[in-house]
Amino acid sequence: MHKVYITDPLSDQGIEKLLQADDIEVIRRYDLTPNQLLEEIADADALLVRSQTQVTEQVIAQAPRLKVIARAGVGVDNIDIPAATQKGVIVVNAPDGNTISTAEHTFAMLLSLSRNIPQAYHSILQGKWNRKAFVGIELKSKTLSIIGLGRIGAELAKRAKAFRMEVMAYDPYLTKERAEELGVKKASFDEAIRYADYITVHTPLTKETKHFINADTFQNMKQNVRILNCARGGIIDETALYEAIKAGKVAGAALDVFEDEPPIQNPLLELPQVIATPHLGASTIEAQENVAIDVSEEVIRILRNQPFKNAVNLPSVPAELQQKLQPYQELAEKLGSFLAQITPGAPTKITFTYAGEITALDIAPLTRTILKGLLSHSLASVNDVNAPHLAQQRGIQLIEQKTSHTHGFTQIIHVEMETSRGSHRIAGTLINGFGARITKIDDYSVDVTPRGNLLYIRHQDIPGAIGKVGMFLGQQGVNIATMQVGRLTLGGQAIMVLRMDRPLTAAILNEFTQIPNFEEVIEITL
Ligand SMILES: NC(=O)C1=CN([C@@H]2O[C@H](COP(=O)(O)OP(=O)(O)OC[C@H]3O[C@@H](n4cnc5c(N)ncnc54)[C@H](O)[C@@H]3O)[C@@H](O)[C@H]2O)C=CC1
Ligand SMILES: O=C(O)C(=O)COP(=O)(O)O
Repeated sequence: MHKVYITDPLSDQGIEKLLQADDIEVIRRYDLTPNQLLEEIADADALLVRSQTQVTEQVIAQAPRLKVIARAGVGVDNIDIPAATQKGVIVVNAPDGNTISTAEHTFAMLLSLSRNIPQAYHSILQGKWNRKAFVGIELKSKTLSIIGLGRIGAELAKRAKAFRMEVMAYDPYLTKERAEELGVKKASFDEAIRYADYITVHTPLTKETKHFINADTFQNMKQNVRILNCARGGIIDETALYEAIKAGKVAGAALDVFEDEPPIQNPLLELPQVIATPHLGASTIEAQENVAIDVSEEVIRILRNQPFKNAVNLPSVPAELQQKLQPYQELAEKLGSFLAQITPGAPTKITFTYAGEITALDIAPLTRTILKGLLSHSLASVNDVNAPHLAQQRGIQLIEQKTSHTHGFTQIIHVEMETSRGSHRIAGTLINGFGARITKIDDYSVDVTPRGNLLYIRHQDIPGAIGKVGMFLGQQGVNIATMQVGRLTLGGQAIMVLRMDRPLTAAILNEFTQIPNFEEVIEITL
């Protein structure tokens, strides 16, 4: 039974599939203190959160079974992604479900800010009828600068265009074609800041975007500019915003998000020019249902080892590619595993070479799988998520290449590993109707099914070597299922790869290595 913890409120309709799954137990715990969170989730296989739960390195370390952290929303800045990656925990989000909701909320804030609606409402509740104090401005013909023209930014642009605003956008990834399609002017950061009547930010909060809008930026803005932040607290420097409003440079600000949430004694909230909502961008019935459905489905797929889509710490692999690569996955992992078991020492360089039909595909996911197979023998808890990261941390050079030399096969995957103590190579293929095969070990041609208990023997090619192996294992009561012999020159070095019906004990293995002419005897488990 998989234990799925939900620690921020999610839509009941949205998590129906999770609740109905026979193999999943859903545990809901809200408003936990950091310490309670640590205690509660120790046996979690999956953790589902929104923006409130802080998924720190400590939280991740505390849940050794954790396989997936799912964010029912877009921003993942409350999750320690490097720590998750290091531990091989998949982080997924729901990038599409709350786009419209957040764009509409931003637009509501834009109108409210322009017409002083929250302030006027407050005033009328106090029994006043003050029409003069709340004279607003029109949106028509004003320039709106959107910093970050992604999903939400683009939807906002469409709405602003419908209100006949001039829209400018700064986004380093914005193409000319996309800007034209949306009818927005592609601007530099400086232009977007300098010419705007309204500036709204829609980037993620990253090291780069932290305090993107700061005291210097405010200096360059138009007098009476209006500022919106419905993305993340911290993209705008709150102290600088406060000063700019006080100085009369900024006429008003609309904030849905804060550097510290909830904002306690935040001086911005004391200014009449500031309107605010408590992080409500994604809070619509529709968006909450969408994101909860999306993450529930992802979590179910991940816990059942099925393909999934929206991993934040794993390059996304389109379903069609996943399907095409599927038959190669086992071969890839087994090649890595075999090679690691015959190559002693710490890896320094690994070269992955692909030949034949397979080169038409994006083979990066296979490289990750081979690497997982390789590293699993020296490191604990390696998976596709953390394998490249662990290799990089250990300074292992990774080279991925494609070639046309298939050596007569339809396709070949070839891996070479160099370590502090030498190097070995292995190659394998898929044979129609027969599945995975190891075709080469170093320069020796073989035909080995990479499965079960194997014995790899390096020996001198002398008469009687095969007989000795058969005799020895027979005396120990070990049955040989298959046997492959490979040699390069008569009387030179040779190898044998045997498949046995059961594993050897340490004592038998030790005795085996004492037999003269058997230079290396390694038991391989695949
Ligand atoms: N207030 C709320 O409740 C919600 C807030 N959000 C926030 O809104 C942000 C944006 O969401 P989406 O539009 O769905 O994400 P998105 O990923 O579709 O768009 C982000 C855009 O920012 C751009 N960007 C990244 N770095 C940039 C930089 N240094 N300068 C300029 N542009 C940059 C990217 O190129 C991308 O186009 C999220 O990261 C999240 O923090 C999202 C949903 C709800
Ligand atoms: O999706 C996002 O990035 C949001 O900020 C929404 O946050 P929430 O799920 O409403 O806590």
